[in-house]
Amino acid sequence: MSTGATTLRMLDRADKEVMKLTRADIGAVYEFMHKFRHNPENPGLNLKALNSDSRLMSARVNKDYRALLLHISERDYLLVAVKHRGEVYDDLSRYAYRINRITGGIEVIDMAPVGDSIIGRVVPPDVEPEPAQKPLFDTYTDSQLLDLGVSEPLLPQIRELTIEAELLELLDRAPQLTTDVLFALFDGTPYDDVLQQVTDPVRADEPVDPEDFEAAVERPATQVTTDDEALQAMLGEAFERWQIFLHPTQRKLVERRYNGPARVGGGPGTGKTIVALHRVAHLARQLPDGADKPILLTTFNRNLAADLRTRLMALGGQELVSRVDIVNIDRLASRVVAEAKAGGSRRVVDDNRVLELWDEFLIETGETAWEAEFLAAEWTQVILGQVLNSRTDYFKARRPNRGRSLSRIERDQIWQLTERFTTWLENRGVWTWRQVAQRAARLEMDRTAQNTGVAGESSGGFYRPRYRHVVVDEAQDLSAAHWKMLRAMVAPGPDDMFLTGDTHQRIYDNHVTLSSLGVNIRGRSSRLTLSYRTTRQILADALQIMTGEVYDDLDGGEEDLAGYRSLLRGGRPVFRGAGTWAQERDLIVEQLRSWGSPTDGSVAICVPTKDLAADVITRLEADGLEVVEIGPDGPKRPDGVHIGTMHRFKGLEYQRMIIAGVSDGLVPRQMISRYRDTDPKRYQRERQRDRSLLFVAATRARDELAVFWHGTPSPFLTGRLVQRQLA
Ligand SMILES: Nc1ncnc2c1ncn2[C@@H]1O[C@H](COP(=O)(O)OP(=O)(O)OP(=O)(O)O)[C@@H](O)[C@H]1O
Repeated sequence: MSTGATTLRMLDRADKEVMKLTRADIGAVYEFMHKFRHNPENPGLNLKALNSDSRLMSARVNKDYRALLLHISERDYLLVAVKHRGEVYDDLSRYAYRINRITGGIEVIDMAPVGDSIIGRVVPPDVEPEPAQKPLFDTYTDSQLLDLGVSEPLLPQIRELTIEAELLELLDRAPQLTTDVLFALFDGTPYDDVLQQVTDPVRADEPVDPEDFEAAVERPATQVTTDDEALQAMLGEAFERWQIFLHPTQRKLVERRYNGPARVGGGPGTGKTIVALHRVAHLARQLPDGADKPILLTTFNRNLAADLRTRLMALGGQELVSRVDIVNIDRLASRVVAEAKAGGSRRVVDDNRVLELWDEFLIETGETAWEAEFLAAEWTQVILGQVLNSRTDYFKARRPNRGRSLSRIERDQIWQLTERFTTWLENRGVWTWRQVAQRAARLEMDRTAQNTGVAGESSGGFYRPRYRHVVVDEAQDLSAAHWKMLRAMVAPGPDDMFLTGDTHQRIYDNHVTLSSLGVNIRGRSSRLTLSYRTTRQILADALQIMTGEVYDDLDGGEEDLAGYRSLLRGGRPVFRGAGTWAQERDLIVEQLRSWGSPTDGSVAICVPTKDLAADVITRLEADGLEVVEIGPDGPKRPDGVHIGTMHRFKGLEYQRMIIAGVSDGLVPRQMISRYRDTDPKRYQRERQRDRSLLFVAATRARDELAVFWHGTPSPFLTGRLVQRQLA
């Protein structure tokens, strides 16, 4: 009997095969892993080398299946595949394993099926050969492909590929980086861009020794699970791949030690939220034992926070969730204010009522020197937006994007008016979310200022920042006040703040420059580019919607979606226009019917306004369909056909989506045209926001997307998309 622990990890590709087995066989794999760890020399396991000079070994799982194992070091093994016993011994040369020279990760390649299914089938012997086609990758040399990280043993097969179908078959079995690289090249991405966007993010941090398997198994590029979690979850059928296997690019970002705030960007569905969740789990693993919650996980709205909680629970169970404070940003701010008893009994009103309130205030007080619209924007964006605390601060404030400049006398007038306005609001027992955020930021900043600089004891007792780590999802939607509050809640230092978000999906009017708010992400900003959600077809059309717009990187620079791609395939999205809104509703019904009118919650309809939603609900209910509205906390029920306005779709995913009412005057909203001449910068911002809303909606669809309009199509639909209906 052996002594000491044996390590048996499972490679991510092995789980794919295991998942295909029957429940009983999965159970046998589970048993096998247990027994093996206990004693690999157990005679029942029949562990033996497949080849005398190879690290590859086989062991018995049950009467039908054999485990293929890579012997890493004396007591360290890697389960790389579970195969039917016939397959394992018939042709030993079919399995190749290598350390990838770029990523440093272990790659195991099952060569034979690649040859069988592609090369063998492409030209069946009794069929006249097709005229020779040009190989897909003949413009690249072997060394160019290897420099991109393509797996060496696959090069001969890659050279034979001439059509997409063959490529797809090959890539189904190929290691991750080979798949990513070849798809990107196949899509026409220039060589240098592939190198930069696909290869560089997964490159090993240190030189790779192609013989050092002990080092290789530890690298993020070797996707493994170290315990029985995966199998246990599979047996319980509660398994989702993201809980266990991250893309090497994702894993690197999760596990890295950052010297200060770090930011992960990337297009929709690239796994930013998944990365944020794993980051929380990674940070939690390093915490000393305790019953407190030293990690804050926050996001913009309530339903997103609820979703984070559910997913974090799935990832690490109660043990993990109990160390994390999961709360949406406005609720966090109101908690701070309530704790300091700084809000009195004021009721919070929605920020979109600000203009209305200014209007009322000006009428009541008879003030006519300034327009309500101008004051509302100045108060929201400059005074609250920059957390200005005094008139002197306001005199000095920069007012980017505000159109006209203001003299000192004018600033003085406006400051006085806003002071009167806030008192007026207070007398009515209300304040806005932005005011709450500003108050909370101020309280937290004061609290920190009072306490820092005093080593150990301070007047209020031993000072500790509220959190040790802050993780923010949907970072693009937070305001300056939110950032100031968060900055004050965690001491500056390694791994203090981790932000994920995509400015292309900014749907609340918050534009910030993080460095000016004390959140310095320079040199610690990365981007994910591979979508796990949407098909290539949907993604290409969604990108058309973004044509011509320029987006920021949260820090004064620009950001684009270069390299954003998907490995998933599906049908082309449908684009159709109707003469009238009534006819467009017929199109919706027709489309639902063509999908078999599923009411299992897999289909959703997205419209620009509440009125349009109400019309569609009436129409569908008249047809006997079960319709479920998406409220501020998400869909009210899981089943039915879901329907909601565009804002409600952030964070959701559907197999099939209809976006209706994408007409001129609705998308973007007609009302913003009044800013076109009076406030062109605001016009630009509002238009960008409406474009982002459409982009967010389009990228919620996993497999199929239909976009409808009546009358003139939205200007965001390019000529190419509108023409599609005629095709
Ligand atoms: N490593 C992974 N393995 C499997 N599935 C993944 C992985 N990463 C992400 N996904 C899946 O991709 C989808 C999108 O992930 P996620 O919500 O994290 O993306 P996101 O970048 O935050 O998207 P958005 O910007 O649209 O909110 C989810 O269904 C998620 O489970």
